[in-house]
Amino acid sequence: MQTAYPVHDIRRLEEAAIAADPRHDLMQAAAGALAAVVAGELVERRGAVYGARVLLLIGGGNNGGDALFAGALLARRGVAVRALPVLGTPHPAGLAALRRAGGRILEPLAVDEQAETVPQGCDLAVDGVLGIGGRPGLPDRVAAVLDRLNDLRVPIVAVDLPSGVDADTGAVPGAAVTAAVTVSFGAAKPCQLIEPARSRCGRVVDVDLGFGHDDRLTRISALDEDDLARDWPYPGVTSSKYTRGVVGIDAGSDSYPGAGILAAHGAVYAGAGMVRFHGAEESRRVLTGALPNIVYGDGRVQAMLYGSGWGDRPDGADVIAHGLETGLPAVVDADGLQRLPAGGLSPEWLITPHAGELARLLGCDRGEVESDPVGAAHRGADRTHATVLLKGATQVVARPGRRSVLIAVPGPAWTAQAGSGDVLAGICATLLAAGVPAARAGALGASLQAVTAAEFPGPVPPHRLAEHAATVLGRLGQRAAGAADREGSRS
Ligand SMILES: NC(=O)C1=CN([C@@H]2O[C@H](COP(=O)(O)OP(=O)(O)OC[C@H]3O[C@@H](n4cnc5c(N)ncnc54)[C@H](OP(=O)(O)O)[C@@H]3O)[C@@H](O)[C@H]2O)[C@@H](O)CC1
Ligand SMILES: [K+]
Repeated sequence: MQTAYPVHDIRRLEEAAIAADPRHDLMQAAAGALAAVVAGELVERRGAVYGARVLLLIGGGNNGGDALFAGALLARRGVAVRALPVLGTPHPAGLAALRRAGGRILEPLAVDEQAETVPQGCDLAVDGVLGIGGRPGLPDRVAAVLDRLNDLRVPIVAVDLPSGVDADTGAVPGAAVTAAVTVSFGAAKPCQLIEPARSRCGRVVDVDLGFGHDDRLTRISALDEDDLARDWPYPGVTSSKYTRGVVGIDAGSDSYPGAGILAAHGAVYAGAGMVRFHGAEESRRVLTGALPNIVYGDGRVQAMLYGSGWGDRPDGADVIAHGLETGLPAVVDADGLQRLPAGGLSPEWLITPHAGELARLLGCDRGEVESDPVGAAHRGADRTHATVLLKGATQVVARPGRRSVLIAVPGPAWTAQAGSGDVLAGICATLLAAGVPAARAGALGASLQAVTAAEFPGPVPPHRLAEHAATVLGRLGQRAAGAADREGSRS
């Protein structure tokens, strides 16, 4: 699990670290780590540090200061370092250090000439334009320099974060750096975990600056495959179909029978103890042949799924309202999302909108949701009083009244297809039925789907993906058992 903090919390951590040890010079520590990463890249890419040519892009804040001090260290190792001030007034002490070490400061040129300043034969560029003090987007003259570097195929090492991205939301609304490597100081920023900024970071090197922890911080925690393997509710030797969980599925309609079938596939292959299908007649006919283990009619269930493929079902709102009265946890997906009770749901319920559906719930534009998925998921949770799994390039789980969020393991773009959401809803309902709390169920379900999809080289229909999830779970279960054994033999 990797945890990022919003910029205002990183500033608090920074202040606390300085107060705890005023003699610890954070900028020198950052610059030393940055120089070491750049040196490693130079060795990797051209065999040696000595004799390399490095261009520093310098902004007017401490991000540029980091780059200048790192440049000074590199110059002392025989690197030809040139600094190009592109924004504001460069850090004075950093400039002086670079000059003393033999680096050159290029004249900030006129707007249309700046791109020409990029020297031919440059081995690597360091992006010290903007860090956590930056607003998203870069002026045209900086974008022109980046285009030139791109044309010359010069790799960029970003200082703290790629300049131009929105550090807190992960949005990339204008020109921004695309880094080969990002050297991130003190704590991870949300842009390292949220698309599209995440893809701009390249390889991320986290540099420990001795920041402490604080329970008041907002945490943006991204699951990895180890978390998925460890936290999945595998059955034990004493498990029964009831401890594994009985999932009730009320999904599909005569117009959209496939949604019910796909949701049932998701539930069965994610390991439900039993699946009880309450959906449309049309779905039942196919399901009986495809999954003969499904049962029909009323009876005990431990979690419900409502809404996938309902279309304009007239009694949908009543079905959800009745479900809420039972006190059982549930997933509400797709068409069910337009039929939520005015009084809201419960945090034990998981709603699974994509950006368009959440925008409709919030009465805003889809673009607003996509440009700040974490903020939008929070608003969705507060508005509906339910736990929200916002689907998309970055899948975010938010709980009502809480600022911290979970982010699922990222998956390949191929999962964005009709039917994926139905399968995912079935997987999540299975987790609820097994007793997993709603937030974890959303994050684990979305992660399982992503990890499964990553095992296919190209497009795969959602029902095949659901089937393969069972194989992935088997492998993850063995890995978790192995990790637990190793842990046990150590203690
Ligand atoms: N946190 C830590 O523990 C540590 C932090 N450290 C480092 O400090 C960095 C943060 O430094 P920082 O606060 O000086 O801000 P930074 O991002 O350099 O730039 C702000 C300047 O840019 C300007 N500006 C902003 N947006 C703009 C735009 N779109 N277009 C044009 N201009 C824009 C803005 O000017 P304004 O326009 O607001 O007057 C201001 O002058 C951090 O990322 C890390 O690298 C390490 O040294 C040690 C440990
Ligand atoms: K930067």
